This record gives sequence, structure tokens and C-alpha cells, in this order.
Amino acid sequence: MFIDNLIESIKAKKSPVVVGLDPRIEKTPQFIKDVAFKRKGENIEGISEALYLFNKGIIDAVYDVVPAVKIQVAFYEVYGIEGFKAFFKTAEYAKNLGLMVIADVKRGDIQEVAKMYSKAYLQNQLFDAITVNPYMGEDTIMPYVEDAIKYDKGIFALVKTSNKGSKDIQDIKTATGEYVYQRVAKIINKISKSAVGKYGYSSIGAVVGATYPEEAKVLRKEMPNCFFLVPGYGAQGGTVEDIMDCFDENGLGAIINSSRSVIYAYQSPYWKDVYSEYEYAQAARAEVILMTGMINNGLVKRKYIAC
Ligand SMILES: O=C(O)c1cc(=O)[nH]c(=O)n1[C@@H]1O[C@H](COP(=O)(O)O)[C@@H](O)[C@H]1O
Repeated sequence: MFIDNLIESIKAKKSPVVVGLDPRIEKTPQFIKDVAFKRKGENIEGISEALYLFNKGIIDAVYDVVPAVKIQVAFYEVYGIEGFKAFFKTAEYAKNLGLMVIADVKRGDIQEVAKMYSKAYLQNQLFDAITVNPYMGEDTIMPYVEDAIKYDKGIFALVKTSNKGSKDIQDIKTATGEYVYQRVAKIINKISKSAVGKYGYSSIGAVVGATYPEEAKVLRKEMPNCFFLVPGYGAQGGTVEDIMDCFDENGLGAIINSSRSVIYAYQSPYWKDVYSEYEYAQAARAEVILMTGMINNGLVKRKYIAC
């Protein structure tokens, strides 16, 4: 079952960190671009190759210390077919090294269309889970739920997103006095009961932003079966303290994503004097280990069990 495998991988690696592979060509080290452009030309093919080589370096450096990677499709889709090749090759490379792969595709749409998105990602052996957007209603996410159960996969449904504007719609009060995100949480929590594994968590999880700790605290109680995918840590301002309420006292309940802060750690004020751009992958590893240590310390301080 997806969620049991994820939890076992978190325990084995002693880390709840997910590395976000959201590569930008303008931030890719020159030596990688040189290799890629020489191989494929200074064009879309060369750019896609550079993104893949960049990801490969990161994956090689972190695969033994994190349970999963999250690959945000927009960074590949922007380069068309060649970009998609880099997306799938990255997923394959990560999978072959034992990582769980979350395709961050945030799909929605009417059932007939959702079935096709679901087939594209959840029926593809390269992906263990996807992000979905439930804001079109319960019926629109059922195809993903059915496939998740049938093919042992996972979904993370947007509930309270990390961006500033998430309040515009998600924080509107409904006639019954609850916020819109709480209504969505209720729907996801209800559905999650159909896929609960041996640790009490479901393969139907929720996305809850690190930037909204108060909301996360409420949601942890309202969605007891839902594992949280927590983006917004690091570059968006989320801190260790902010994410603590996403966990339960067993140190489970959440995986924390960080994309820019990890993959571009070599450019950060903290690491830039330690690692050169040639060592970008070692910097990512150092950042992930630091992040894991800080989260585990935070859990211990709360008298929770560390991962
Ligand atoms: O679903 C997501 O992963 C997601 C939801 C959300 O509310 N906020 C959010 O930032 N994300 C994703 O998390 C990643 C955040 O990237 P960094 O800010 O660079 O760590 C991106 O891939 C976003 O698409």
C-alpha cells in the first residue's frame, strides 16, 4: 500500500523530507549546461538534457537520505516534448534508486477527463503518487481515488495551499461557519477512510502549506487519517516550528517538501562559501541532512518520537 511504503521509507531513512525537483535552466551550473549543450546543442533538447543531468546529480546525492522526490511538471512542460522526456527520465532515475516519486501535477477536471489524467500518472509505474486539485468538487477526484486504491498509489489533494492568495477562496466562511478549506478537508478526510493502512494513515492525503501553522494545527485534528504533504518550507518562509503541528506524537503524519532551498543550496548564504557550483549536489545533500536534523530535533523537543 502506498502510504505504508511511504511511512516505512520515512522510518528507514529517518527523514520526512521530500526533495522538490523544480529545476530552472538559468540557475543550472554552467558546467552542466556545457556538457548538455555539447551533447544535444544549445536548444530545447540541450536545455532538457541539462535539467535531467542536474536532477541526476541531486538524486545521486540524496537518494539514501530521503524517502521521496516531488517533480513539479511545469518546469518540464515549458519545454514541450523534450521537457516531458526529462520529466519521465528523472522519475525513472529516482525510482531505480529506490525513491518514491510524487508527480506534482495538481490535476482536476470533470470525471471523464480526470480518468485520463489518472491513467496518465497513477497507472504509470514510474509514479507513486500525484497531487490533485479537489476544488471542482468531490466527483472530480473520485477517478484518482479509485486508481489509487486499485494500483496501490497515493494522492495528495490541495486543502490549504502555501501561497499568500490561498486565503482569497480557501478562507471564505461558509454558511455553516466553517472555512472553505475545512469543507474540502472534510470531504478528503471522508474519502481517505477507504484507503487506510496499517499505521492508521491513508493513501489519500492532503496538501497543507507550511506557511499556515495555525490552520495546519486545526487540520491535523480534523483529518486524522490524512498524511500531509507540506510545501512552503524554506524559500517560502516556512520554518521547523511552523510545521511541527503537521506531525503526530509518533513523528508521523507529514512529509515536508523543499525545492529551491535544497536544489540551489549551493547559492544560499549558508552554504555558498562551503560549496562551489561543481558541488551543488553535495550542498543539496548537506541541506537535506541539516533540514532532517532540525525537524527531528523539533519533534524530540516536543516529546514526539523522531522519524
Ligand atoms: O502541491 C504542491 O506541492 C504545492 C502546494 C502548495 O500549496 N504550495 C506549493 O508551493 N506547492 C509546490 O511546492 C513546491 C514549492 O517550491 P519551493 O518554494 O521552491 O520549495 C513547488 O513545486 C510548488 O508547486
